[in-house]
Amino acid sequence: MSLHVTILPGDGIGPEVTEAAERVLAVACEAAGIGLRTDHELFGGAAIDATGDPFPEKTRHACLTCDAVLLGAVGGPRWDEAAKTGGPRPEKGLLALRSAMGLFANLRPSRLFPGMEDASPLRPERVEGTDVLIVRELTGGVYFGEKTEGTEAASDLMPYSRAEVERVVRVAFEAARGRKKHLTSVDKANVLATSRLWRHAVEALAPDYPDVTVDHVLVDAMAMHLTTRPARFDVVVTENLFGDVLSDELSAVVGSIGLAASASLGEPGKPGVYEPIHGSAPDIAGQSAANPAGAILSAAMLLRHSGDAPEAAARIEAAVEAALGQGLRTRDLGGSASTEDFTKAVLAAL
Ligand SMILES: NC(=O)C1=CN([C@@H]2O[C@H](COP(=O)(O)OP(=O)(O)OC[C@H]3O[C@@H](n4cnc5c(N)ncnc54)[C@H](O)[C@@H]3O)[C@@H](O)[C@H]2O)C=CC1
Ligand SMILES: CC(C)CC(=O)C(=O)O
Ligand SMILES: [Mg+2]
Repeated sequence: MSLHVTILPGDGIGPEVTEAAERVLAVACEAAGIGLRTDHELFGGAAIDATGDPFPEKTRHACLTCDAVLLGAVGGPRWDEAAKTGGPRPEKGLLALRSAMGLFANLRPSRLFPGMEDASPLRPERVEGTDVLIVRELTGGVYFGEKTEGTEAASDLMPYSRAEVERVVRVAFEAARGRKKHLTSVDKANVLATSRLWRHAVEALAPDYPDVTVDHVLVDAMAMHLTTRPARFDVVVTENLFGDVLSDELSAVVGSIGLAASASLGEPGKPGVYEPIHGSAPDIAGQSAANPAGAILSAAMLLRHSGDAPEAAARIEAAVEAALGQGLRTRDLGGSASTEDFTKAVLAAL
């Protein structure tokens, strides 16, 4: 068995955390007898600097022809500033990548790792037992709808088709089947037409999954529930923008955004993209202060979903747990361990 992985380090802490994840992935693959080939491609702000385009053709080709993509993060103040006078945005490259690869389902798991209660802003009894998978729709909604730009008026349309909703909701129902068999669909159906379509589609699919219980929660209340009783949820399915926001919130509830991994998946058999959920963190870039756990755990998700190697994935996850269990904490978790300290501890545990 062999894996060809395209690595897109991107900007800010992106290269720091993908370097850590690549080292861990290499050791895990070697131990599992999986041949690993990696190629690095330009993406985001780094690609704008080199080519003028955040998602150059060479990168697109590499992503579409490999087995899986491991991505860091894109963006930063320098390109935000240039965008004010018409420069390209790194984030546009990310949306183009997701669209080109058909990555409609973004899996964002968040669980409380053993011994991490102290890193949560919640009291231990409130956060205990939290293990939630957010399934975020990733190629539709307001991030992709028609826009009008302006300094006096602007608009972002939020279109969804029934088919777009159904395909991601099915992914969520299937995921729930393999977990605690409960699905929470999050929307704003008291206000938004797209949310009423969403709720209708979920209700119409529910009879196909009689073993899964379903409830519907409005997104504003959901933001509150995640900070008061997160452990009551199992799988949560929601549209693109709501999923983006709620997953950052939940990551902090169980410790830190630096721990949160993701898998972005399309049709079965097609390459997925694996990336931590955080951004390029310009405030800590270049200081070896980034927590690489989210990127390392994304490499584990890569092995599980694109590498068909669940045991190798579980070994990486156990190694991250072991490093955290030794009390090793990067700055986001209140400690002083460097990116390298944490990576070495994971490699040692592997
Ligand atoms: N997938 C991607 O490439 C994403 C890119 N972005 C971009 O990233 C840039 C920065 O955005 P922000 O809003 O600051 O979000 P961010 O996620 O980069 O950072 C938010 C806060 O969390 C901290 N943080 C994030 N990841 C961390 C890690 N691994 N270890 C320790 N601390 C960590 C940062 O230091 C910062 O204080 C922007 O240009 C934004 O557009 C934002 C989100 C996702
Ligand atoms: C940078 C955005 C395009 C998306 C985002 O924040 C995310 O996917 O987490
Ligand atoms: Mg985000």
